[in-house]
Amino acid sequence: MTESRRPSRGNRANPSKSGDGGAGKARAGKGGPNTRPRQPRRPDDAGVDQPRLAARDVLRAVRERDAYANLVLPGLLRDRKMDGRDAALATELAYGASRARGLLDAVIAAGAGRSVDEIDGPLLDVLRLGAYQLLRTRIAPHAAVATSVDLVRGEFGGGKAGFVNAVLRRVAEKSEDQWVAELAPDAASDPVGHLAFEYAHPVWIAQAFADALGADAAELEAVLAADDARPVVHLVARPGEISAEELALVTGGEVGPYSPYAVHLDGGDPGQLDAVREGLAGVQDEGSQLVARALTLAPVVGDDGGRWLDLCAGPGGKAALLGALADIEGARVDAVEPAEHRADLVRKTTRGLPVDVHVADGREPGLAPGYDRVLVDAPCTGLGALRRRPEARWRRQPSDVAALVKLQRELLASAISLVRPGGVVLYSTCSPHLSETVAVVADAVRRHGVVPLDTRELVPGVPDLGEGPGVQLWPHRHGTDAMFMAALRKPE
Ligand SMILES: C[S@@+](CC[C@H](N)C(=O)[O-])C[C@H]1O[C@@H](n2cnc3c(N)ncnc32)[C@H](O)[C@@H]1O
Repeated sequence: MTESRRPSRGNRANPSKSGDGGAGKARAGKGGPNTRPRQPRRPDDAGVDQPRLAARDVLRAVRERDAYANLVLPGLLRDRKMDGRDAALATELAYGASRARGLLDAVIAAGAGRSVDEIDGPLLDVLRLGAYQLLRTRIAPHAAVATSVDLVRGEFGGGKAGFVNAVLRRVAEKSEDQWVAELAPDAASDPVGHLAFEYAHPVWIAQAFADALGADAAELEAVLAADDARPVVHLVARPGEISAEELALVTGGEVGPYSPYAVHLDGGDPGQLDAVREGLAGVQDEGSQLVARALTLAPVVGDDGGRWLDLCAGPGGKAALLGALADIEGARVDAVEPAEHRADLVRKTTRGLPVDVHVADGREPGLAPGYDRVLVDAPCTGLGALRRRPEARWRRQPSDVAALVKLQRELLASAISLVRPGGVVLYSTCSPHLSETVAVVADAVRRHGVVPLDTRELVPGVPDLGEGPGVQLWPHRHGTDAMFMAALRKPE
């Protein structure tokens, strides 16, 4: 792979086009919105580097139609019959440039002498792609610039290509470290702002991580770096179908350290694996596996009557694991999901398991109370899974938090009303934001009199869990998404 956080750009790690493609004739200052509008030409893709074209198309889809990079790219690679090195390069460039957008935009603005808001969107996509190659890969600078210029010339002509060429040449004058030193907030007076810039995170998200780390805020750099690293694929071996050891053997992966069902894969498209296609295994972060398992391990008062509820079930990852465990335990799971298309996904992942899917709002699902175990895997900002959703950090806004917190509190209140006395509710989020985690739990304890259990005991063998009673997993400590979970018992 070509990716490197601290690139040595003289090292040509990738077969790329050589020559400047006429770039040397270009002048700065063209191609911005102030230039005379030019009729876009039909894209002439024939001579354009295919991995970069694919990456450019992903960035464009994200910008123009709010698409998700990790949903667009696989289909695009399939349609264009790209695999092997080309697919790997397209993936790295599309995801890397999406993740690093804030940093790239600051550098592009410095190179262009204008805000990125004043640069045409299609040119900005190519500039981001080019700047990413220059700053964060070992791709030779002339290849990064020339292929970017080609992408623009084919579609928009020489003037705009010249603008892209000029900006990227300025970007290439300094390394990433030098740009950070020049453009980032001062590390001494604004350490969070500095790290947020350096690791390409919005400041409010870096601050949320620092707040959640609390006394361990010195680890902030490690969390941000982990968020930027290419995530390992985690598979779940479906209990009763295949063991993690067998799955590791047939996939060439490694058994995960904490979940008894986890297998880690270094790369590749897990959707192509026979074990996944045949339903013996699924794709699921090891942290999510631990959440589902924790619900089943939580001590309830008296006998477990086998009535389990998954109140926010779509798309069904945890419901499938809960269903498989329920099958073994002789229990049955009600799975609630208000979005019809997501409920359909739950039906697919739980086919053949003792799971009943209900299309309903978890705040009023119309189900009879008396559950022994209830999972509230609440809708959240997803700040704990940014490494798996390349552009998400730039899409989320601090103003999203309040509405989600309201919904989280209402869903948790509903779960508490549905669980039987002595039963357990497990509240979880794939976000470490304190407003979505400990604050929601503290509110429920205060309002509804539920009793926090030591949730650390429900994830046996997992180290570095702090003082409890809730559990916060972290990518840099545990190799999982930053999942939060808190087990609460309803008093008898
Ligand atoms: C974090 S996801 C759950 C992930 C799921 N447990 C899994 O492991 O695949 C949150 C889910 O809650 C659903 N949701 C949103 N509003 C809801 C509501 N009012 N009641 C129940 N579920 C809701 C969303 O549609 C989304 O599917």
